[in-house]
Amino acid sequence: MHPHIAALYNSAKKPSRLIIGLMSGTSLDGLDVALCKITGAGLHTQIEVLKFTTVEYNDEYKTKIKQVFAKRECDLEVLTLLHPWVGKLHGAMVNQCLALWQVNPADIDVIASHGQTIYHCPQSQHNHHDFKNGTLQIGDSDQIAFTTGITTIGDFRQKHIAAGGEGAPLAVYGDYLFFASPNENRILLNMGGIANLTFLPKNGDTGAVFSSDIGPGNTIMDAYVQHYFKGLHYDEGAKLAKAGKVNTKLLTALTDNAFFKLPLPKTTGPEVFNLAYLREAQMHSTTQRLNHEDVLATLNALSATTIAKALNDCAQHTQDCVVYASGGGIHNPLLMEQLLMHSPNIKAFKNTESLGVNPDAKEAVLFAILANECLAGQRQSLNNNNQGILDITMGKVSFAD
Ligand SMILES: Nc1ncnc2c1ncn2[C@@H]1O[C@H](COP(=O)(O)OP(=O)(O)OP(=O)(O)O)[C@@H](O)[C@H]1O
Ligand SMILES: CC(=O)N[C@H]1[C@@H]2OC[C@@H](O2)[C@@H](O)[C@@H]1O[C@H](C)C(=O)O
Repeated sequence: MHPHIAALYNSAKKPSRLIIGLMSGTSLDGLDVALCKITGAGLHTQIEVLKFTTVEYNDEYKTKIKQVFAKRECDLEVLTLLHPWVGKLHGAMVNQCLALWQVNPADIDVIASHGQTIYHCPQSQHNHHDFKNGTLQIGDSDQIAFTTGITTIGDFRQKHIAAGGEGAPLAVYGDYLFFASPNENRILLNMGGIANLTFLPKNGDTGAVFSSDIGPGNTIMDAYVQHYFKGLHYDEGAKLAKAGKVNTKLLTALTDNAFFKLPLPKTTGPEVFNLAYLREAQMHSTTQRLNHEDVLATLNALSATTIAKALNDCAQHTQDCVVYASGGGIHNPLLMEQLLMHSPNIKAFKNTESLGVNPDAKEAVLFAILANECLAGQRQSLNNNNQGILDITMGKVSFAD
């Protein structure tokens, strides 16, 4: 047997594994690195997040990625070069974290790498009738494995695409295995660049579990701030949005988008929710002359009202639904305030900290869970194929040499 296969086999047999989850989201703020001790697998999964940090991206990374990010046309040479470059950088960032945490790389079973989404392209969003769904994450796992010396499992979304899904949201798998409760109806809400949710009924009815993207979380607000306020990455503390007034004409025009009319489950990205979409809505509503603060207040309201609608729709047939939020949006006080105001069907708002997972680490932890399932899972089926929750094992294995 090849020693790498033997090592993987031994990892799979262990009662618990050390897995580093890596997530680089659509916000391009940094690489989330979560060192997790995962015990068991399937519905018996237990997780201890031993260390977590976000290694911030410098301007060079952001500028390089933005050359191709969510762009219908780009320089293929640049894209080809970015794939190994991002992988090597992510590997170096893991090495940096391990050194800082004084953790021996030899003690890590595997790294679980999401990669950097460059383009997301479900059928509902493209006009190529001869193609189905597609999604592209770069940051080659071979580079991460080679740079760190640690076996790396990556490219999780492609199996979902191969099985007929949209490649997202994948959070539902980890949400179900780790956050479902027999005593409480739960909605796991993540507000990153794009917002998504997972509904977990307490009755254990896996057929009722579902997950979907909702629409913009922070992505358009971030794009707007980065474009008009040089040097700023986002509207910290919603200071700018709080100084503005919501413009209802613009809000209505923004809400009048085909994505919001699609039935659940559905997925999207900054390919749709970007400054071009905002400009078009401003043209339709003749609100081109609004000041920046009013635009940001309106974008904030767009995220809050569309997320609240999705939560209310989800909870309307269910008693006592509790929302557990995560992602950078929870740090936006105006978004949270508006969300609460518009969500009458929700019994309580908490964040995933109360379930033992740092809300900023949640997505990185979810990919660690997927890698754990790839290694040691027992094919825990949700039997819910019609909701895009496919019965598959995700992840591709890259060895260190
Ligand atoms: N203090 C704060 N005030 C306002 N907004 C904040 C604050 N902290 C974080 N955010 C928002 O959260 C964003 C980062 O969120 P997060 O890291 O969850 O996104 P992501 O993982 O990249 O996205 P996705 O889940 O869509 O891939 C920031 O770009 C910003 O918009
Ligand atoms: C293609 C892609 O990267 N999608 C992300 C993005 O960020 C949030 C939302 O859009 C979600 O669908 C997904 O990530 C999470 C981790 C998921 O798959 O569940």
